[in-house]
Amino acid sequence: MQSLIEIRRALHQIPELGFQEVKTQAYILSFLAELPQEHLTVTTWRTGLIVSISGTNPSKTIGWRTDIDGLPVKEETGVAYASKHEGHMHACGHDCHMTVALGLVAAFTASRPKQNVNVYFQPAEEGPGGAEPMLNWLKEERPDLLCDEIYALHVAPEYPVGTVATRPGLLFANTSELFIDLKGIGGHAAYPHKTRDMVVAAANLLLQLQTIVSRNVDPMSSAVITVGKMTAGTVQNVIAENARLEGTIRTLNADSMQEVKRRIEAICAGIEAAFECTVSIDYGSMYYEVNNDSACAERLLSFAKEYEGATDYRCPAAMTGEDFGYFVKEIPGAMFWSGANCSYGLHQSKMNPDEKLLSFNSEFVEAFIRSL
Ligand SMILES: CC(=O)N[C@@H](CCC[C@H](N)C(=O)O)C(=O)O
Repeated sequence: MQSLIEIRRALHQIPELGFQEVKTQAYILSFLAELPQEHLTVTTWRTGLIVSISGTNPSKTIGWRTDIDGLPVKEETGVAYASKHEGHMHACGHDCHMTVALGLVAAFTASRPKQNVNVYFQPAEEGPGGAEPMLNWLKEERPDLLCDEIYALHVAPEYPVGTVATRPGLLFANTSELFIDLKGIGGHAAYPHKTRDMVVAAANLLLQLQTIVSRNVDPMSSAVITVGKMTAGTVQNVIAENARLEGTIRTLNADSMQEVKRRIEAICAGIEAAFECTVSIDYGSMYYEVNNDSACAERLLSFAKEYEGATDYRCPAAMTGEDFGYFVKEIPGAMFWSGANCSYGLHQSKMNPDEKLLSFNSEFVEAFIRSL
């Protein structure tokens, strides 16, 4: 069998965007084919899969979830095993998450757990969201593949390897993508009065959007509006007819999400009037917040407290989004941040987690699931 580091490096080289994880799925299937098959069942769903291991004396089914997609980020780590998919990278650590999950499956096929275990390899966490449709399919078509309790981890570059950081209740924000298209009148750079310039309109819109958090959201509450991509125009001496802003909204509850969206719509209406253009808004996909089940989060924290090499940390909530929120909305469970000891953060082109996290987490999660 390949080592965990070899698995991670192989997966690291083939990052694929949401619902395009074809090579990733094939790699996982070929890895699973090498394992003892007697107590293993593999079910594919779109580009994801569900791996079931039957327990020796089960009273319940424990779920473990990993995400499998990469990001449209150009890798700059300089490592020999860098992404072979130009412009795409596992910049959110999903290569590590998958490796931990595969290590877990290998351990459980070598020595079966007491409980049944389902490992969910879920596509499209970065977008457009795979958890909700996967769960809907499970509920409608394969309720036998659901579980009674579910857990997951996410690498955290800022913590040392061995850190298990989580909290009961809200861990991650609810999110909504944000796509705004502006359409005006293009024309010659020398005749601005005959056009409706969408570079200028988009620049104004961008700045006004940033007033929502500072001027509309209660300072005792929290929200984020990030525009990560802005495009407009075609060439330096043609006034732009079109512009597009792509971003994301984060809040800690559904009501403040509604309020932020109400303000975005009002500001867009103002831009239409001020710049005599049309502005259309598309909220893309939305993720339910990650609300850890209190008992499950406490179970993880107290297990980590006793586990050699682990440091339990009751961390604050974060504005990251995670469609694992849909799993814990329906099934009691918890997610934790797992230390990855790296000076570059998530979604950065130089993010390169410390590979010691692979064996630590495979063993930690295996022992935790065996304890349930
Ligand atoms: C853990 C993490 O980084 N998750 C992503 C989820 C993105 C959801 C969606 N595409 C959005 O941008 O709203 C994150 O950016 O937090």
